[in-house]
Amino acid sequence: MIELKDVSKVYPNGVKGLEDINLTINEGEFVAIVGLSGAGKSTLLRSINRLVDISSGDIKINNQSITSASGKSLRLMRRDIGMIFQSFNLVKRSSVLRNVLSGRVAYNNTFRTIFNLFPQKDVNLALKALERVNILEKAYTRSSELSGGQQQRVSIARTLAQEAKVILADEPTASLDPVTTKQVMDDLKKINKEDNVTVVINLHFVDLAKEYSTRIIGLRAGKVVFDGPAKDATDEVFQEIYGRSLKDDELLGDEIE
Ligand SMILES: Nc1ncnc2c1ncn2[C@@H]1O[C@H](COP(=O)(O)OP(=O)(O)OP(=O)(O)O)[C@@H](O)[C@H]1O
Repeated sequence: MIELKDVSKVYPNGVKGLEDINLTINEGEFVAIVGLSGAGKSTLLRSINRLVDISSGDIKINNQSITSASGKSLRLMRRDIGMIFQSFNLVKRSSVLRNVLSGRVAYNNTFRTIFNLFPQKDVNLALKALERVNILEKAYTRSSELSGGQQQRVSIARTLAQEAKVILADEPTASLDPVTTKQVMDDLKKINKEDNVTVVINLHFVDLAKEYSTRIIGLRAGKVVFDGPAKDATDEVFQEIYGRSLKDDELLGDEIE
C-alpha cells in the first residue's frame, strides 16, 4: 500500500509541483495518472521512490515512511520499486541480459556486481523475465541494436528480475508507435494481473488510461481534481482535468482497437 499524506513539493525556483496530495494506492491496483503537461505527474511518480524529495507531508509504503528513510532502509525500500522511463534508461553498449541483471544489483554485493558475477539463480531469473516479455532470443544482443519497443520490454524485464512489488512507469510509451504501445501496455497489465504488482503509470493518451487502468487520478496544477474508477472518467471528467476539451493528440485513437 502506498499512502501520500498532505504531500507538497515546491521546487527551489518556487514552482509548486504538488500541492496537498492525499492518496492511498492499494496493492495490485493499476493506476493511471493523467493531466496537462506540467500538471505534476512526473513529480508525483518520482516522489514515490524519492527520485524527487517532497517539501512537506509524508509518503508511506507498507506503513513505512520512505520520506524519512535513509541509508540501508531506503535502499531496501527502493529495491521493491521498479521504474520504467520514457527513454528506457538502458546501458546501450551492454547486452540485454546484462541490463536485466542490473535489476539484481540491490540484492548482491558491490564486488560481485562490478565484476558481473551474478549468481546462476539471478541469471535464470533474468532469462525467465525476458521470456515473459517475449524477447528471450535477444538475451545476448547489444541493447543498442533493439527497437524502441524491444528496449522498453527489456526495462520491464529488469523490473521483473528486480522482483519489484510496485512499478512506476513515467510515460513508458511516449516514444513508441501505436502497435508497440499496445504490446508494452499488455505486458504491464499481464504483470499486474499475474503477479499482483501495483502499477502507477503516467499516460499522455487518455483512451489508453481508460482501457488499461482500474483507477484514474487526474492532476491539474499540482492538485488531484479527479480520483475514481476508470469507467467513471467520462468526457466531462477529462474536460475538468484538462480545463478544456481533449485534443486529437491526446487520444491514441483507432489504432489500439
Ligand atoms: N527540477 C525542476 N525544477 C523546477 N521546476 C520543476 C522541476 N521539475 C518540474 N518542475 C515544474 O513542476 C511542475 C510539474 O512538473 P512535472 O514534470 O511533474 O509535470 P508533468 O505533469 O509530468 O508534465 P509533462 O507531462 O510535461 O512531463 C511544472 O511546472 C514544471 O515546470
